[in-house]
Amino acid sequence: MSRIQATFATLKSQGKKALIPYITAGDPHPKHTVALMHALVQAGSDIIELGVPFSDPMADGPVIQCATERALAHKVGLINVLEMVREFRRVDDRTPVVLMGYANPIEAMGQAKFAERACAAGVDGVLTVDYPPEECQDFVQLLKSQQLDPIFLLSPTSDSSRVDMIVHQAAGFVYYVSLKGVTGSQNIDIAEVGTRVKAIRSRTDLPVGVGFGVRDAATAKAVAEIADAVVIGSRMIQEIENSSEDALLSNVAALTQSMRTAIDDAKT
Ligand SMILES: O=P(O)(O)OC[C@@H](O)[C@@H](O)c1c[nH]c2ccccc12
Repeated sequence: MSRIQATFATLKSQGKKALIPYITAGDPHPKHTVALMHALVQAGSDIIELGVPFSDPMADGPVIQCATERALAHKVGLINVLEMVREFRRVDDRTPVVLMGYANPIEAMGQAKFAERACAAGVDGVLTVDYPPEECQDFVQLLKSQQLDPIFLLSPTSDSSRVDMIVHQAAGFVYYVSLKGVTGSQNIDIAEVGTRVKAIRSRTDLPVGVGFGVRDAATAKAVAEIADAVVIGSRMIQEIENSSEDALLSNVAALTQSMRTAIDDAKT
């Protein structure tokens, strides 16, 4: 059983939903990333989505674009991110880490080499925004051969045949993007998301996570009532951006705890 599967199985047996914070590796400075990951776990996160900085992050809104720029200013690339995961794993052998990123850095390293190195570093899942699921069967096989779960995005525009094609390749969980737009958007329509998540569930047994537009505790709670996992990105990044170095870990922990409490309050 993969770490991601084990995490969802444990949560299910406890009647709980997963909290998945997103942070960009190397933001605000590479020296903070591993400490931030541990702080996120201690404050109640179940899985960490770790962004690989890339110069052209086309699915990201301004908040995460700026985080990417801060990380790139410190020259953080894929190799450094894998090193951070390796360091995190020396202390935490339980919490799954999903790498979120774009195809280009993976292509530069080579898909096979990437899969090997990611597995060796202790990565659990890989979400690549711009590999179309129709065209990445080989990559999916490479990931699976290294016990890495391919995480795919489903969106409001995915029709049922596309959902079927994607869940067939996916492992660990699937990520439903709550709205048409970029990360950090607002105005998530909970009723609409609920309908879509139900439709996805009727086609797969994989857990369904929901992200894009979860910025406050009330929304996190509402999403936890309809999905298996709640992803929180831009709001986390804003907390990082607005914190002094001294308050960084405690502020991020406080935000995480408030989201954890809200998610545990959800009626499921
Ligand atoms: O920032 P938001 O609106 O909370 O959405 C989550 C998101 O940030 C995170 O999962 C993510 C960051 N970059 C992405 C690119 C594509 C899909 C997902 C992501």
